[in-house]
Amino acid sequence: MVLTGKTAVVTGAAMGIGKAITEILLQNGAKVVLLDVNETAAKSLLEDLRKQHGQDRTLFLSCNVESEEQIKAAFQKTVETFGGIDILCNNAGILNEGEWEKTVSINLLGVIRSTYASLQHMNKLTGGRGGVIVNTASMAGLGPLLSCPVYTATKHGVVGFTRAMAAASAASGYGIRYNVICPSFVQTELLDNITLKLGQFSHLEDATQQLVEVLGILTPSEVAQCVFELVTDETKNGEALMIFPKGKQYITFPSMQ
Ligand SMILES: NC(=O)c1ccc[n+]([C@@H]2O[C@H](COP(=O)([O-])OP(=O)(O)OC[C@H]3O[C@@H](n4cnc5c(N)ncnc54)[C@H](O)[C@@H]3O)[C@@H](O)[C@H]2O)c1
Ligand SMILES: CCCCC[C@H](O)CC\C=C/C=C/C=C/[C@@H](O)[C@@H](O)CCCC(=O)O
Repeated sequence: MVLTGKTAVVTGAAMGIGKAITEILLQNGAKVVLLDVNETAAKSLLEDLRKQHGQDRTLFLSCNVESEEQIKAAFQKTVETFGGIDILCNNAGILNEGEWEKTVSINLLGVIRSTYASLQHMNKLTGGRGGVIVNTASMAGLGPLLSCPVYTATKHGVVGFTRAMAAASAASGYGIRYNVICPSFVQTELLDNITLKLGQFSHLEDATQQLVEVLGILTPSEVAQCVFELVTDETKNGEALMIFPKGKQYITFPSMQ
């Protein structure tokens, strides 16, 4: 996929990995709609991006992925402004084992809400142009992270949902590719105040810290480069790409046949 002239929507775009995804898509010619709840960070980023890429290739819309209504409104505004949606990066996510229902609502249900709301605009069977969706899971979506069981569950859910949507799309003729990234630790604010975020499992912070020492820390840009690969390589559908500082690996799952 050539990105020039394409329209992308990125959730959780104001900071961290979402900001890096936004930047690499803009650098490669796409128009990008930034969705986030952090208006201050988003508007500051938007000002910088417009200085670099011009006034007419970006749009920020305040959108909480916990709200189907806000997601649908954001997608409608995107289509009205840029004519359609070609790329969707469902990236918004939190770590909060104390408020675990909120974690589920954002990390898993938010991805489902956004994916389903995008269908009416992207699905070739309903007048869409087709395209690609890349969801942000985690290495914790491939194996259990003992200090955050609910976060782990949400990310396992994102991996499974993405792979099922990829198969459904291929079988139905939607013309949409679905892929998921599974990064290890990335230097963003998600890793701040970890003790508080682990809630009843904060006593296991040291075990997780040992994992950080083993795996190392990625930069958001390294992760965004992998998203770019999944967006542009039109052979990729149903892929789970594990990303860690020493490299990356496309995951092979057990065959059920
Ligand atoms: N940082 C890591 O170690 C790491 C590793 C693997 C995967 N991830 C995943 O990457 C994604 C991005 O996280 P990050 O590390 O960049 O963290 P971050 O906190 O820097 O950025 C998250 C962004 O999402 C936004 N957001 C939060 N809740 C939202 C909501 N309800 N609706 C819309 N936007 C919302 C925040 O405002 C923020 O801009 C998350 O899904 C996270 O689980 C992070
Ligand atoms: C508390 C920080 C949470 C950060 C969550 C981010 O999504 C980053 C997750 C990064 C790495 C996750 C690793 C998961 C590993 C599992 O596969 C587990 O099986 C590894 C077990 C290792 C061990 O037992 O030593």
